Amino acid sequence: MGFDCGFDIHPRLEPTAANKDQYQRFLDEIIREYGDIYDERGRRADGKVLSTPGDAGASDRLHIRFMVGECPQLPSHPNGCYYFLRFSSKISGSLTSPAEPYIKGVYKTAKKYLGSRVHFWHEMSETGDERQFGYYDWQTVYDAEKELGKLTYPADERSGTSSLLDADAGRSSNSTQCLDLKQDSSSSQPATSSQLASKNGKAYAIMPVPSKGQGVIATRKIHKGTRIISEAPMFKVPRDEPSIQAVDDAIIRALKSLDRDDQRAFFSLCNAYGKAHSPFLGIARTNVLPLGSEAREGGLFLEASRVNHSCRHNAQNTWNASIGRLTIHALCDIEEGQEITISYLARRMEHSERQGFLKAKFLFDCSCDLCMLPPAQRQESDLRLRSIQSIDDTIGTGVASTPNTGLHLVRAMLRLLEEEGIWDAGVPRAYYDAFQIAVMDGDEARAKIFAERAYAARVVIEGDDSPTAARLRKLAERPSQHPLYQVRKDSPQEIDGLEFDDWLWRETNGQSDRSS
Ligand SMILES: C[S@@+](CC[C@H](N)C(=O)[O-])C[C@H]1O[C@@H](n2cnc3c(N)ncnc32)[C@H](O)[C@@H]1O
Repeated sequence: MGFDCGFDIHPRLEPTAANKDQYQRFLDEIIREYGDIYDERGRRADGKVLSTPGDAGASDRLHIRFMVGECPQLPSHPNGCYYFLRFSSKISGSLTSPAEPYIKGVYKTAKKYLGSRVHFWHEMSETGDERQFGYYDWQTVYDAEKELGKLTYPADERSGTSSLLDADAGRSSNSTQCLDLKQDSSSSQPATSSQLASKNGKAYAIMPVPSKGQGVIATRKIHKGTRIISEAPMFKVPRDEPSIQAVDDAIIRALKSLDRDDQRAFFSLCNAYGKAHSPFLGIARTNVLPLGSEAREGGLFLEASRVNHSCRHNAQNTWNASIGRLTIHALCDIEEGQEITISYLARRMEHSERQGFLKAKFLFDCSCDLCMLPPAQRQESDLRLRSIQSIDDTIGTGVASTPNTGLHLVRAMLRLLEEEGIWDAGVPRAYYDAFQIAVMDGDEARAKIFAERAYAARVVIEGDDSPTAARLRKLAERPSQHPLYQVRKDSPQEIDGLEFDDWLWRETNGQSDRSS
């Protein structure tokens, strides 16, 4: 939790010539006022407060961003004035507190140029308490951001060198044309994520998410199993290295080998640790993603590292060694406008353990759907998670006394995973457990089906080019290739006449089949 602070523009600034002119004056003053301000509590390592499209290496041409708190932002060009609905940030907490004076300062300037349509939130708070509310719901604000992402500005068409912040860029152009112009695909200017979303077919945009800094939002419906992100690491960082100095040195070495744009991009990543570490280590610890469960290195990514956490995540990150890239796949259908989330947890954890882990390692209090369940439902969820863990342990240690018991446990675990809304790697792992039980029992018919299911579930979360998926495909074709395979004991004819699922899981009318 925490308090937000901000102002809304209502009614919206229609993109008339007069409004655009006024908006440009507003921008000019913001840049004059804040362009040379440095704040050591800010988000950038060099402390510079304003991030503008004119900055070399700027990855966002659509916004002027204040690199404090949750990075409140404004459309960087007068043609985008209609989409300027809100300027805000969370302001409580060590990472977000520096934002408040800037928001108040920008509010004053906005009031000066945009007048009575500028409303600081406390003017709208009916209750008088510290929770403040804007004119718009967040969905309207996100929708406006999305629409802004579809706009192109005159500078995009002209050359790869002009800055959007040229005072003349907006004024000298034919404004009615500008709104309709599509971006020149040969432009050498970097595009924002949202521009790329439409240009390169990406299904997401990186944008501010309340109380989380930046995040990744679906810009269209994404179907289960879709590869949303496939990204090579900017560089790798040692994991489990006890010497902080050694990690710092490794990052500095890696940074030196990057060009200036990539170095700046690194420093624009979130640093949850503030002054607790050097900026190198702080950024790395906040953003590094594992390159495989056994890997001794993690990777830093410009886009994948922007994906926030949810304990009920809708996407899965995996290191795909076959293509040397980190992939993020949709675990379920994700609707347009929904945030794409992964899990930062190293294993399944109950509520209080999750909260403690996320606070200690990533310095935030998780308020995802699962963590916000009413206490009774949260207890039920914890109970299911405990049961899943206990079954997993039992199967993992080979304690299941017979193949029947083993399969029944796996089936129970799959049901619990489904009830809990978990579609992650636990699903293919469970099918693989069932496969192993069948293989060790010489049961080729069931082994084949379980391997097929493990393969299909693995493809959803990793794609069919992952090494694990490839191995499962081979096992599904010939289960007997597995080293644990034994000569079969029961004949496939035994399946005749039985319900398929009951046969598969060795259950008859819900009772154990005790034939073996
Ligand atoms: C890898 S970064 C994710 C991207 C980041 N939000 C940004 O602005 O670039 C991890 C940091 O994001 C924030 N974060 C991630 N998930 C969050 C969540 N569910 N709630 C609040 N903050 C979150 C925390 O500050 C965390 O340390």
